[in-house]
Amino acid sequence: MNTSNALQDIAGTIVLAGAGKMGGAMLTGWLARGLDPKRVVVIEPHPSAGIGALATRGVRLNPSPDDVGSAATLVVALKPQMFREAGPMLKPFVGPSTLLVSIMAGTTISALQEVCGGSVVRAMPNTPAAIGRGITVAVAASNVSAVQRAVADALLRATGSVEWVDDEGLMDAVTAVSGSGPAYIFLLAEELARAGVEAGLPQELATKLARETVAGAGELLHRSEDSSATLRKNVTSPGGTTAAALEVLMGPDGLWQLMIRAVAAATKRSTELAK
Ligand SMILES: NC(=O)C1=CN([C@@H]2O[C@H](COP(=O)(O)OP(=O)(O)OC[C@H]3O[C@@H](n4cnc5c(N)ncnc54)[C@H](O)[C@@H]3O)[C@@H](O)[C@H]2O)C=CC1
Ligand SMILES: O=C(O)[C@@H]1CCC=N1
Repeated sequence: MNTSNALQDIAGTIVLAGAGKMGGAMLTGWLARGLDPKRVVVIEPHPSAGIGALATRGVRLNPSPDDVGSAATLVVALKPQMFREAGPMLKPFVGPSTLLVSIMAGTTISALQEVCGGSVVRAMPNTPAAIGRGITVAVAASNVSAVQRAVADALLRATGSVEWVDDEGLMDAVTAVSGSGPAYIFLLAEELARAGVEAGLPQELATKLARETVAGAGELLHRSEDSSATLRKNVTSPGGTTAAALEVLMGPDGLWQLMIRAVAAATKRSTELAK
């Protein structure tokens, strides 16, 4: 699918509920890829200066639902906890043929259908969406039409790549791996810097080395056709410094065991958010 054409071809009004970090990143991606701002309605009680400024380009900010009517597409980017209270207020935007795209962690298709109705696509993006390098996993309810699915795909693809799954049961683990995953990598940069300071480096230098190493390794992984295991082996000289470090990281109580526990904890939390 040609994304820029697809976004320009999408018909009807798009209502975005919640223009915080993720909703704002998605809106930026849509407008950058040619979506007509006049077709966008944003419901956001605390708009950032950047979101507020979009009014000059024709985005409608917090209009009365009566003036909007039912949307062709409603994208819900509220916190899951907010949705319980705010969800019913979104009902005026949902008609019989409205596509509802939710990016809320843990909020199930059936909960979305119960509160708002519509044809639901549940999706899980991640924050690299802000630079067009996100990855989103999406699952469609059985009443989502092929056209609606293409609309959802175009909107989600505006911030990076998209994987569709058929099994909603995968979404909690998806959230734990790619939704939350960027935080694990940023923590790695923080802890690598702290370990550098422990090893005697000045704070500023350690921070710069850790940041550039994580960013450079990520970029190499992105551009290379090699697997992450091959790229790791390329760094590791037999009997060298990397092998000594990897013996710790890959040993008992190493990164694998920690990652298993971290991903299990995030997966469990995602299932709890559904309740
Ligand atoms: N931050 C992340 O890394 C990711 C977040 N998500 C999901 O995206 C959703 C939003 O998360 P963030 O953007 O991080 O949160 P955020 O707090 O930055 O954005 C939520 C926005 O909703 C607004 N809001 C509050 N009440 C509202 C109402 N009644 N109507 C309309 N808007 C209202 C808030 O003012 C805020 O700007 C969450 O459900 C989260 O699970 C999904 C993937 C990644
Ligand atoms: O922490 C959270 O609940 C959200 C979902 C994935 C990333 N942030």
